[in-house]
Amino acid sequence: MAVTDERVPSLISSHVDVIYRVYGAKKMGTVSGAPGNASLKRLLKGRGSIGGVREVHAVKDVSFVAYHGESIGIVGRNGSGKSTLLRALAGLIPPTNGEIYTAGTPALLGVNAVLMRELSGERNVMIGGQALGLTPKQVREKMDDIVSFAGVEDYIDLPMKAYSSGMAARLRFAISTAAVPDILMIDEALATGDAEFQARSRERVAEIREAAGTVFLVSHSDSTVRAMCDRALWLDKGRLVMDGPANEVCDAYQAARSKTSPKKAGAKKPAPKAPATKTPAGASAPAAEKSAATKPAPADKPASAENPSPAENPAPAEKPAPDAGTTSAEDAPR
Ligand SMILES: Nc1ncnc2c1ncn2[C@@H]1O[C@H](COP(=O)(O)OP(=O)(O)OP(=O)(O)O)[C@@H](O)[C@H]1O
Repeated sequence: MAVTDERVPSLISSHVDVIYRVYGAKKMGTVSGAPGNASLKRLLKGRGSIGGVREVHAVKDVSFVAYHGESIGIVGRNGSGKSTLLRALAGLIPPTNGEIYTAGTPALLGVNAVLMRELSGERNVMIGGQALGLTPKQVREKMDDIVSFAGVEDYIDLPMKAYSSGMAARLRFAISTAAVPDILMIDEALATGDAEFQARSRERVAEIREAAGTVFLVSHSDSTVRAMCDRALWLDKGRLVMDGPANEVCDAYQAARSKTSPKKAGAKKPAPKAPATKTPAGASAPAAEKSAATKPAPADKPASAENPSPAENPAPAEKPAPDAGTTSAEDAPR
């Protein structure tokens, strides 16, 4: 088949699974009861383990291709695997199965991103900027922009522990976007900040996209995803159930939510279109596949990028849990 898709892939996720192993997940006895004490004694004597191993299958067989210039929202219920997927895409968690290829360096901006509380805002800008690959000189040149974007001019010499959570979030956003990363990953960070800051954040995200970067945005806010993303991925129990234009995916997700929980979803929309028939998961992969085939993935891992599509590389059957059982993302403990 002729290759017609001229878009350039920036990230390929091919059959990605992430399984967390939680140690000591089995209850070994009560606090005061004999079984618990016996277990602890055995553990001290080096003759026992602290319990079973429970597996949480947080992301299941997720395949898609992202392109330069796209802004992709990731939506789904609590515990559906959004943050885990984002962290895997950012290279912070190795996938248990599958492959992730990126053309560029991802920068993850999360609400939990660590800035050093004891250090001043300025020191954190220096450290964060260099962590993103800027030289100290480049960070110093950008310092004024970063500080004024975050609106923390009066606090920049104070330790970060003196910042409100909103101020810290704004500074984190300003640092993370100062380097105009190839791939920017944002986890809920835009939920903080006032309307004016959110508007500026949107402009900054638009700039990154215009510079042909790719933006991923995990958000519980439907309106944020609709406003900032042209495409969305909907995860449910770790699986990609829909991949398509942001408005369509958000409509289907909201409709599904209002079906299961009308009050929470607060949606007054008509009955949903079935997502699977509308835009099935991985629907973008064939097109992406063509592109990926013509535009080689990063040099270090060329082979597998040739076959990122579920269609050509069917997902392996769900693996049974080897020991204490695999928990799906939905029924896992939070
Ligand atoms: N470090 C971890 N160890 C074990 N299980 C984890 C860990 N982090 C997440 N999980 C589990 O993985 C599943 C997916 O969690 P994740 O945080 O990725 O979902 P999410 O969609 O981002 O949720 P939320 O919307 O509530 O932030 C959940 O069942 C969660 O309990």
